[in-house]
Amino acid sequence: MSSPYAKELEIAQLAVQRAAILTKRVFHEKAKGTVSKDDKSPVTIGDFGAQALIIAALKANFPADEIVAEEEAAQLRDDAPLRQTIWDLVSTTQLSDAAAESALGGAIKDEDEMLTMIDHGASKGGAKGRIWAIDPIDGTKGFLRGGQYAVCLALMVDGDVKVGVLGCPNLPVDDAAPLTGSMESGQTDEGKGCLFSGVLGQGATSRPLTTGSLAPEKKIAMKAITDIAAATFCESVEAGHSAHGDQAEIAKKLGITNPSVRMDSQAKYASIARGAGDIYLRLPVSATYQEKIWDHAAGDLIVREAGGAVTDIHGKRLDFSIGRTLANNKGVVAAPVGGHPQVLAVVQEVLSLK
Ligand SMILES: Nc1ncnc2c1ncn2[C@@H]1O[C@H](COP(=O)(O)O)[C@@H](OP(=O)(O)O)[C@H]1O
Ligand SMILES: [Mg+2]
Ligand SMILES: [Mg+2]
Ligand SMILES: [Mg+2]
Repeated sequence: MSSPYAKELEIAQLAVQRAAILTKRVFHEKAKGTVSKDDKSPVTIGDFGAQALIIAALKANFPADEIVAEEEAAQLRDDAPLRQTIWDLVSTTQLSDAAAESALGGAIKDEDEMLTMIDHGASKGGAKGRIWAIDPIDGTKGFLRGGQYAVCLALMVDGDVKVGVLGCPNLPVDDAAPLTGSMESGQTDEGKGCLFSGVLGQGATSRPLTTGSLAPEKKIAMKAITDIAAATFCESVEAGHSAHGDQAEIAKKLGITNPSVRMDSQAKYASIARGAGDIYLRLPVSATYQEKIWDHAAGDLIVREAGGAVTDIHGKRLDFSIGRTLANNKGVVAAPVGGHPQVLAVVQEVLSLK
């Protein structure tokens, strides 16, 4: 008998791998087609195209499942040139392996169907049933500057994350490679591109990202912390996404002297899960911002399955069961299980929560 969620894992990995072909094409071949969303954050033709391809694969394989995805098609409905550019990409992006491509259920028919697919991601989320969370490009700002970004997909069942997949085209294949925040644009893709997965109770893995069938996988595990002062911690590049000042103070109180590694996207979760870094801190900058479930679902599971603990600043597990946002949580503190209590204590001391 196959393990629980074997099919979901297989389809999710292939869908992320196919979407990453599209995002890499956008990066290398095209003007990125950046447009501004209502909240002034950037979105590119890559975000829309990747979301359409992932949702098409999910709809073909799991038609009854709900989907929470970051982007919506409204802007494309009244912008024919933008829509056409995305369609050109979506209609010509395939896995190079015919069996893998056919497992994803075949091509999207036309532009209209592409818009419909994108809008299938409008579920409100919640605590009941099977719901996928998609971030087609997480770290859009990193993507645009040639830094880290991630194609993110997770399956929640009754509010609990069961399967998580992160495609990180710009992370080194080598799990042991030293952690650096940015990859200069213009560098080659050689040695880069990693697909991370986790299934609840089954551990976490990494494998090279390919353009066809899945490459062989390796188990990954966080580094056990023996001396927290020797830890490496990761944080967002964007100062508007987490509180760099508080994070620096926490690191200092923990005796950490290594400079923080700043990288965009859930590549931070993947990097600590594979033991390339140790701690990920995302302390709130604003009292009102609610973290989005698609920015955390896959990374949360992969880190926990690799031997980590992930909580908010109050020490609560991230709660994916209340809708499209983590409305019951504030910030993120991720560290190896053994070191997490010590890190959390200092987080709370610095934020005056105790
Ligand atoms: N004020 C804020 N606080 C925290 N996260 C924010 C934020 N504004 C936007 N974000 C989220 O930060 C994500 C990127 O995280 P990071 O800084 O770790 O790369 C963005 O994802 P997208 O790039 O998918 O839009 C966006 O959802
Ligand atoms: Mg965005
Ligand atoms: Mg995101
Ligand atoms: Mg995004």
